[in-house]
Amino acid sequence: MEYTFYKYQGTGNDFVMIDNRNNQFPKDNVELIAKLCNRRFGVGADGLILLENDENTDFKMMYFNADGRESSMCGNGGRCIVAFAHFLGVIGKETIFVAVDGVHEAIIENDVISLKMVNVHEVKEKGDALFMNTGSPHHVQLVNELKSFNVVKEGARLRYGVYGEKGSNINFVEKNELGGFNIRTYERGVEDETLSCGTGVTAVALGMYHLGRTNENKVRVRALGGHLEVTFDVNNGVYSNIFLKGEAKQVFKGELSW
Ligand SMILES: N[C@@H](CCC[C@H](N)C(=O)O)C(=O)O
Repeated sequence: MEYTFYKYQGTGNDFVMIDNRNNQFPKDNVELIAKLCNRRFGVGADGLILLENDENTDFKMMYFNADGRESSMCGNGGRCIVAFAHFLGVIGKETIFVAVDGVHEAIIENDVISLKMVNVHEVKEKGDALFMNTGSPHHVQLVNELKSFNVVKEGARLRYGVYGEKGSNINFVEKNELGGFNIRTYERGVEDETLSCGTGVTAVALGMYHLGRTNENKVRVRALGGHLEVTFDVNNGVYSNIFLKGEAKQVFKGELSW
């Protein structure tokens, strides 16, 4: 079978993107999706995203991790699918779409996509770290010398050791010289460090505010793959109007065959 696919990246978090409005893609085939995401035997990506029809919003986003399994929300993938929907002519410069964690709004300005994230009702303190759900589960931990920190080793240890089989994404963070924060993330489902994680960047921005490491409700976060900006309102510990903003780009198009 042949299928046209596109590849998108948002601050280096990369995705195979497929228009599945005809519902032909075999989305239950975990091995196939994992193979497409494999960087040696497939296209290579951190995840695969399907754009599907939805009755109540502009489109539906389905997200699969590189292990081939459907997962929780992907913030960078959400920004990329908005660019893809615009490219396909499904939407104009503004949209409302549905993903696994609910309805999202987004605005496009050239290659920059602002994506509204779900509200965050609770930031839990877990020893010297934080845990919250920004659409996906995130552990946030301040470290020294982030550049040389062993993200894969420590991320895997916490992901399985503290959070069990279901797991969590694990973010390590330090303040940077620009007044923002640097982040490195170990992603569950990829089981490796990725160049950026949008729900992780969101968790770091809210977490640093929660800890009083910033008093601003506009936080710049530098991932290995580029900068993102998070803005939000906060009321009685509940974070709302959370927007994740940054570039999302189509990088190539091809034909899949299997
Ligand atoms: N890269 C993503 C997060 C994708 C989901 C995550 N791997 C999980 O399974 O929780 C992002 O940009 O948010």
